[in-house]
Amino acid sequence: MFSKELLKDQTILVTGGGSGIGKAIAKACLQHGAQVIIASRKEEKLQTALEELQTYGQCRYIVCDIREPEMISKLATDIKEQEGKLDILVNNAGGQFPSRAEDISNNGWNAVINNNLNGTWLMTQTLAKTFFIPQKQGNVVNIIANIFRGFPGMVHTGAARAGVENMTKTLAVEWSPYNIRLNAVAPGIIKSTGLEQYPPEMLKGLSDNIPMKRLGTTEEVANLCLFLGSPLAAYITGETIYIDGGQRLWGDVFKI
Ligand SMILES: CCC/C=C/C(=O)SCCNC(=O)CCNC(=O)[C@H](O)C(C)(C)COP(=O)([O-])OP(=O)([O-])OC[C@H]1O[C@@H](n2cnc3c(N)ncnc32)[C@H](O)[C@@H]1OP(=O)([O-])[O-]
Ligand SMILES: NC(=O)C1=CN([C@@H]2O[C@H](COP(=O)(O)OP(=O)(O)OC[C@H]3O[C@@H](n4cnc5c(N)ncnc54)[C@H](OP(=O)(O)O)[C@@H]3O)[C@@H](O)[C@H]2O)C=CC1
Repeated sequence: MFSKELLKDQTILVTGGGSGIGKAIAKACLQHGAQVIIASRKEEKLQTALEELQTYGQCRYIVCDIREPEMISKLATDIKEQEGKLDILVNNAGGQFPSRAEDISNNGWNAVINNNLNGTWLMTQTLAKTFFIPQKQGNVVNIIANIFRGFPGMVHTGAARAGVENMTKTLAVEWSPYNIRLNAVAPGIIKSTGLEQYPPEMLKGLSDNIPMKRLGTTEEVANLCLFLGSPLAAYITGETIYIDGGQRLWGDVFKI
């Protein structure tokens, strides 16, 4: 177990913190002494999550679509006025839809690239310029996906997440003089609200194709983010850590 003070006095923004993996990350950060802001598009989802999260510590939400530069700019101003600083950004918001490559429309491709690559970039650049670079201190954790062998069945998200992984490496070098660390977390298949987006037949028997024979939990992903965000990982930057029960190494991800 980590010390309950691991993230004491840290201000943390978790995008997509109103559900699934993001909510588990927010909860873990609160339980380890941080104050947390969650952000996403749907206020109702954020409000419901907040009611649970604020029982663990100081938490609030901001409605923000990570694809909209003006909303991101307002979010940065809001945090500057309310909290006065930001220590850790967890870029968890994202998602996609399953489709064979030949069936993806131009709009469908752009929607997924916008959400996962452009949105993550816009958030990272704006918050680094507002907080991390002037503070000469910052930490970014990017949630991507299992793209180790490409992403058959979801080429759009595979391309977007590979972009985020490469961006993580580049910025880890460019921004190391500002004492900013950036790392990526690549979950395999995690038992989470996100899986509701997929047809049950697609998910059937998935565990059999994972070396550890089970799906991951949102808490397991949250623990990894906690570690990367904390001083325990002070010499780790530009890295991608897979949390997938060995899935990247063996077996089909899912039937396409
Ligand atoms: C199991 C694997 C492991 C991974 C798990 C996870 O990641 S769990 C996390 C899971 N959580 C999430 O994924 C949550 C977040 N995900 C989302 O919000 C959406 O999936 C989004 C990324 C498409 C953004 O949506 P948006 O509001 O910007 O999109 P929009 O509605 O305006 O449509 C734009 C274009 O996309 C097209 N299109 C959309 N859906 C489908 C479909 N099912 N089928 C086909 N096409 C689809 C749509 O047709 C349109 O093109 P058209 O018809 O004009 O040519
Ligand atoms: N579950 C899994 O097996 C895996 C998940 N992942 C990734 O982990 C992350 C979390 O997934 P999970 O918790 O399972 O799924 P969810 O669908 O529950 O989480 C996605 C979150 O992102 C938010 N979001 C989506 N698009 C935007 C946007 N444009 N702007 C702001 N917020 C947005 C959603 O909130 P709102 O609707 O309010 O905007 C939601 O809270 C996602 O990036 C997902 O792709 C990766 C690999 C596997």
